[in-house]
Amino acid sequence: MTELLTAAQMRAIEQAAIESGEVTGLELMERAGQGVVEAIFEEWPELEGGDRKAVVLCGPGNNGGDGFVVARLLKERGCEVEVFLYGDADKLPPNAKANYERWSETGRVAPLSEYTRGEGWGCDLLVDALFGTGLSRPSPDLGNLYWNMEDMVDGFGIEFGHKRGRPAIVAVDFPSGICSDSGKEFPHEDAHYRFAASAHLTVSFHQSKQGHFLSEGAELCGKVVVKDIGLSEEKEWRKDNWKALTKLIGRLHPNWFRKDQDGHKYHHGHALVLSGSHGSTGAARLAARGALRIGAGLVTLGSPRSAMLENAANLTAVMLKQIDGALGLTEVLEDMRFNAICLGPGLGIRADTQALVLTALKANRPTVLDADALTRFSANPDVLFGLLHKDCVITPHGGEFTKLFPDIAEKLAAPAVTGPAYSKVDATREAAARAGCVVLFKGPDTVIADPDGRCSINSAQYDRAAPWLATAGSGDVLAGFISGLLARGFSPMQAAETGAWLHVECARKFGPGLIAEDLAEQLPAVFRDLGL
Ligand SMILES: NC(=O)C1=CN([C@@H]2O[C@H](COP(=O)(O)OP(=O)(O)OC[C@H]3O[C@@H](n4cnc5c(N)ncnc54)[C@H](OP(=O)(O)O)[C@@H]3O)[C@@H](O)[C@H]2O)[C@@H](O)CC1
Ligand SMILES: [K+]
Repeated sequence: MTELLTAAQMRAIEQAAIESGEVTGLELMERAGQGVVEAIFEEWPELEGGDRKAVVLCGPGNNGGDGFVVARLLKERGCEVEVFLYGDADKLPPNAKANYERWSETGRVAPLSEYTRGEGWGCDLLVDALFGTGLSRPSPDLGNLYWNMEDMVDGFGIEFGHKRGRPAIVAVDFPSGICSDSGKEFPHEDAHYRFAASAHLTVSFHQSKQGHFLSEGAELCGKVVVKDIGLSEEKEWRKDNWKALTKLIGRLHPNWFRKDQDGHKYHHGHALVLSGSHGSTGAARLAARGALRIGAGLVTLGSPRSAMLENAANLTAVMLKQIDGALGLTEVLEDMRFNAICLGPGLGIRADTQALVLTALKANRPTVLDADALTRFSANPDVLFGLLHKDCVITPHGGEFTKLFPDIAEKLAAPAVTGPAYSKVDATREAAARAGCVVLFKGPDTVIADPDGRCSINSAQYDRAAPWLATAGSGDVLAGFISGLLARGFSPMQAAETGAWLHVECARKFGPGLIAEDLAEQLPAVFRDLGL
């Protein structure tokens, strides 16, 4: 797993390195500029040599400072470079000013308005060094420029060339206009124009930032490349701050997923999934099959009497047990071998759903609550929060989240006015603290948090994009995956992170045309790829 930083964390790491005497701010800026130029030629080798033209747009802070370094280095590599500044050169911070002066020895710096007033793009490469992690408010003056950039990225692809008027666009650290902590744009009144820039390639430094993976961030960055600028690992700083760091969930290590060679089926747990009544049983079966495929030793579907025949006709390896209402569930849970419970998929929002959920929670077993088990508590979420415990995982999508945590959802949906804006990471952490359990807040940027503040993002974006995952029943399979992992003894946070990661891998393995039934069936191939 890698860590995703906030702007304040990045500044703290940078500050610690400068104070320790290991590096100067000017050296970091030089390395940042070098990293951008390296990334440009790695991405587009054809831009080197020949009569290539680059335009570098520099802003009033250190992001602009990186831009002046990029301009100088591009010129050294043979590009014809024009530089435009947004803001007042006299007010640039010291390192940016030093690089402005260095560039000015060889080239001109014109006001940005001169560029935006001109016709066409006039370059093969456009470098956006207007704002990076320091942006903290809307930038309405630039809306028209942003709008044109979006058009360039969306409408024309990267078949660039100044003779055709189509530049490749590279963003330094962030496409300008994005809040680096939340990935949100800062809206302004002129809604006709865009609020943030777009890029084909975004080059960031040291580690990715949260905003590259949240909200509009992932949509606007194009592709993110992270360049090392020689900052050390900062072990001490990390030790003090690990809980506040957000992780990006990465490839699983097969060792902690492997089953014991000599394990009995009960060693791998017994998951109980509750089914809805007749006519709405498919969702629970999807969850149950997911739990079994992911490695629970046994999975039992608990079905009300009315749906026994329907379920029996559709189950083989998953076992079936009649469970009628809360009383029936209490009796079944006397068997302590049921070590994980899954409620919600297709459960219905009838009167007894609430009683079933409360009974399951009182049994104090690892429990996943999804779908109807959550929406049933829309009118009285505090009743649910009162009983959720540390071995629970709740898996709301946006609508379910809003019903359970309306005030948090409102803050998250509010337009960003000042930075750092309230992010999906903030919202999920706050929800987990309130619920007292792990919250998995779904989306292409799924955020998972526990009540202690640990937090991670499972990104189905960039090269892990899996748009086919937005299909009926896919959430039910995820609930099943997590339940199966809980049955196998994974901690709630580990189960949620692992289940979410595998869920996306399964979707990517199958590809377009995916329906929910296909997801769990990809697990064997995904496991093989992992070397299991
Ligand atoms: N940290 C590190 O380790 C390293 C950082 N590096 C680089 O520094 C970047 C961060 O630099 P930064 O902090 O100077 O902020 P930046 O993004 O340039 O913007 C701030 C400026 O914009 C201004 N401003 C803000 N909003 C505005 C608006 N709407 N409209 C107009 N103006 C607005 C704001 O003005 P103020 O709010 O102060 O009035 C201030 O002048 C980072 O992204 C990376 O590229 C690298 O060199 C490597 C090491
Ligand atoms: K930028």
